[in-house]
Amino acid sequence: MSSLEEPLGLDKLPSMNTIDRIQRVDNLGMGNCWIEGRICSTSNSCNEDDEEYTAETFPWKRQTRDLSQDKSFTQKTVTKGRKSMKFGMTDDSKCHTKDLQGLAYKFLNCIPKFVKIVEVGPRDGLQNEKNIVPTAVKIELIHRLASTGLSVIEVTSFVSPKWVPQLADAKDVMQAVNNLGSIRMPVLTPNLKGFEAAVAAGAREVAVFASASESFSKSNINCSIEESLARYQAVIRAAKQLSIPVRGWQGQGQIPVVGCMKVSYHIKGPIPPSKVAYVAKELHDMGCFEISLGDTIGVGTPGSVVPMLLAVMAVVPIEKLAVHFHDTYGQSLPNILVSLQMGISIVDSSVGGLGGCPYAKGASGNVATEDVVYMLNGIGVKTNVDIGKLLLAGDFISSYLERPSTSKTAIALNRVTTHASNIPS
Ligand SMILES: CC(C)(COP(=O)([O-])OP(=O)([O-])OC[C@H]1O[C@@H](n2cnc3c(N)ncnc32)[C@H](O)[C@@H]1OP(=O)([O-])[O-])[C@@H](O)C(=O)NCCC(=O)NCCSC(=O)C[C@@](C)(O)CC(=O)[O-]
Repeated sequence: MSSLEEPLGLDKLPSMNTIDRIQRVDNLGMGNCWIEGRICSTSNSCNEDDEEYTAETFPWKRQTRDLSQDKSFTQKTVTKGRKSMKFGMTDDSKCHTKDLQGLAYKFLNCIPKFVKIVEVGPRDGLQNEKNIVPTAVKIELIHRLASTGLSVIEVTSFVSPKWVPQLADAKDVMQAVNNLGSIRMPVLTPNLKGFEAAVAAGAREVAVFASASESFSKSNINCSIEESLARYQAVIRAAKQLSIPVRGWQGQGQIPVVGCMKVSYHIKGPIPPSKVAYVAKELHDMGCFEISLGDTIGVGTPGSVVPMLLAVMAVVPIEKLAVHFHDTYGQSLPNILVSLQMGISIVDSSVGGLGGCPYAKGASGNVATEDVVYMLNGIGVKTNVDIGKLLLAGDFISSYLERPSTSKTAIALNRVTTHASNIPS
């Protein structure tokens, strides 16, 4: 990979003793004011005449307080062209190398060394397509995804074809991909009928999906939360008899915390984290080996993810929890990062950012697998996923759908390919 294609990681950061803080004032009327880094001398004091501006940002040090009001703050303004930069430093901030290193590692050290990615594109991604994708294209996509190193791929749903006609070919898809060796391929089964059909088609792992929102449960699976839990008890009992693992889905986990009223009429008011925890615990107690917490319409932010995870982690072991974010407000990556910092090591994502739930108005695509892998590579977390092959799988389905991928990484790297033809194929 060329340097353009590689994520800027921790190892690429300048040494900590070069970090200082600059408060930059944008004179172009944008009203922006933020703290960024620049090179200062290694003697722990900044050379205020040094106008070299590196434009590197250090998010963990970002501040918005008005430093000019701080007595210990000295500042100087430098004018460069049409812009002026105000910069300075506090007496207590003279590049405390150890403190800064400690701070960086405090944020990144708690992140698991390996993250398991659950690819949901062929199921969650394609269930929402307006035009039904041919079975052969789905099968080809699954094969391409399997070649990337992904260890779990959700391949389809055994749901009512009247409800989700896009996945009416579940049996054919399942039968065609049964030979993919050790890759786990869970399929969604909302009831015993779906479970039996999945097993007959060769499924070795199933997933059930409950909601913490009464109204979403009704619109998605036509029953109340309690009725769904009772249904799943039957599915899980049947699965146990056949030694089939069951993954538990919990949709709508964080929706209520922010802005639900404007995005969906069927979600009435906030759902407290305790309700999410209740449903997660029920699924866990029934025997689900993994519980994926889904922000189905993607309105959550780290501010709502943290309390939700804290509530769930109190009742379900953290190693059994996965997170599932949609990117409606561009919050998926920060939500994933904060989840990892809390110890989560399983992340759902969808190639090319495909997806959305047909029964959750306003739900946009999932976080793109390419973007997740790129970020994880950048912070040194292993996934065993080959990003080059992943990009090719994303290109394949985007070309078929005749629309560009929503993955920022795919867009950026495709630009690199177009301009420099240097992505390995
Ligand atoms: C649950 C039901 C079936 C209830 O639907 P219902 O209409 O209440 O059920 P029913 O028992 O009255 O059956 C109605 C008809 O469907 C048939 N049927 C019944 N079950 C099945 C089955 N398993 N497979 C095939 N057919 C089935 C059944 O045989 C009958 O056929 P008919 O007699 O009219 O010809 C329906 O509501 C349904 O299929 N819902 C699926 C909705 C769905 O797939 N939503 C998307 C997945 S959730 C999601 O994407 C969110 C998630 C997980 O990704 C997390 C996140 O994003 O945050």
